[in-house]
Amino acid sequence: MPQARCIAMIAHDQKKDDLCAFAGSHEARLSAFTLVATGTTGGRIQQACPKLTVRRMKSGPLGGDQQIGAMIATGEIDALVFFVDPLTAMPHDVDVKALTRLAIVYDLPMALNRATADRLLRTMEPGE
Ligand SMILES: O=C(CO)COP(=O)(O)O
Repeated sequence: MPQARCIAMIAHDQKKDDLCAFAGSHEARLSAFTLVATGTTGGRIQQACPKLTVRRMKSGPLGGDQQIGAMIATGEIDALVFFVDPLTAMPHDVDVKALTRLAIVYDLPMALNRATADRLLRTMEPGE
């Protein structure tokens, strides 16, 4: 099983409820990892799952996606759970694309929807 320390979690507005439900149903497992999130997503996860500690970066449209992309480039993130909304135009679409691009460049496990995130989390072992 691949070992991981830090999981980044992000959701667009229409997908935040889904991500909170995902976090709630995996709360015990997620508590073994360091969690980082974009600002609003992180706040929502903490409200939904008070036992989880989430490091909150800036909100996505204000640079949070880029901050998390930079953390991928510096090797600080081991997996990305990003519930994207494919039905809404985003002013920061280029940031979203840059983030998912870096996840691909660095061959990071990346789940873009709930079905994949459930399967991904089951395969991940908390590392040192
Ligand atoms: O826009 C986002 C990802 O592209 C998410 O940002 P927030 O978590 O701040 O809403």
